[in-house]
Amino acid sequence: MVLCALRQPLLRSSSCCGTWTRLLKRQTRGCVYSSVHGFNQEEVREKLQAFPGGSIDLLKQDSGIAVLTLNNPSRMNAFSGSMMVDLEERVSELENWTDGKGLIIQGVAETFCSGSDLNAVRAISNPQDGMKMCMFMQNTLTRLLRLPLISVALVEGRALGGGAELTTACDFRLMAPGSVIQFVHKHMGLVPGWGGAARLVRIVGSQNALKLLGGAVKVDSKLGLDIGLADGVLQARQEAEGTDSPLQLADNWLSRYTKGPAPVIQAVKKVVLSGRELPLSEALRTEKDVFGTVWGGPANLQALASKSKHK
Ligand SMILES: CCC(=O)SCCNC(=O)CCNC(=O)[C@H](O)C(C)(C)COP(=O)(O)OP(=O)(O)OC[C@H]1O[C@@H](n2cnc3c(N)ncnc32)[C@H](O)[C@@H]1OP(=O)(O)O
Repeated sequence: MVLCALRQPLLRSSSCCGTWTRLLKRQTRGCVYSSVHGFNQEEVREKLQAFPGGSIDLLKQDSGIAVLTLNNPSRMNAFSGSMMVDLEERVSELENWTDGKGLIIQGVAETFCSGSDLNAVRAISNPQDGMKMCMFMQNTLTRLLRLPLISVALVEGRALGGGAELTTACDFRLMAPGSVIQFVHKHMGLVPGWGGAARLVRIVGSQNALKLLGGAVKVDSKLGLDIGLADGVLQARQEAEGTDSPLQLADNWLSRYTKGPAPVIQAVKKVVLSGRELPLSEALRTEKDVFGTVWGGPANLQALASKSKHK
């Protein structure tokens, strides 16, 4: 369990901090909602399965970089209910991937994701079911962001609504030429509910987040880079033979951050994650605990023996 690796040291070291310990104990596997909040994961899964279509496919590569693919091309990769359940299952699988270092999330058919499947949304438009779906997706996307893998959303075509929210559950976003990230929620009479607003504020700041949500602004790659929503832009693909596909380009881009042994790369993600999410004193204690997992470890001893110079 990925978060356990982060959480157990936290629980050990924070016994003096009652509130924080209680908060963490309430979380199950890095989830935001549990039975304490009246959330019954199995019941929601069953409801969501009633809206089938598409799939979420996972390929774990020997390089330690996995590729998660949204596959619902006839609906521009919109999230059906069963795809929401699929995503939760794939995240569980990744939480248990000890050799993992990186993750790329992409959509098929040269587009990322057009948000929730509007057919499912219409069927569950009552407030109770909407809340349940919202809690389910918040839990899943929070666990996705908390994976000890360095993750990147490869945005081709459009990332709309929930699709835009999904991009914020990755550490990085790479945009293909002509791609757009758009929080269209306002046009649907909504605000983000999958945690996308909270994460967006942390990525681009509250001023930019307010503009993007309030104006349902179309963020192209230039604007994305300007405001820090995009971390890179892929080159336009030449139709010539031998040109790398967007996925290959994303893999190359990510591999500069995932080069090295899995325990070290996972430790990198954990210290950044704790710095991102925890109050400073807790983040510092977590950093110490994570440091303890690599200090004197095989990679550390090998580096010391090789007298490496960092020129
Ligand atoms: C969490 C809350 C949210 O996610 S709210 C946001 C929900 N998403 C949306 O409102 C997007 C609605 N769709 C669109 O704006 C357009 O379809 C976009 C994505 C711009 C594509 O336009 P265009 O290239 O002209 O293709 P199109 O409209 O013919 O679509 C192709 C087929 O895909 C379908 N599709 C698309 N998006 C969804 C969706 N979210 N849910 C269900 N179906 C979707 C279209 O209906 C269309 O299907 P069909 O070919 O008419 O059978």
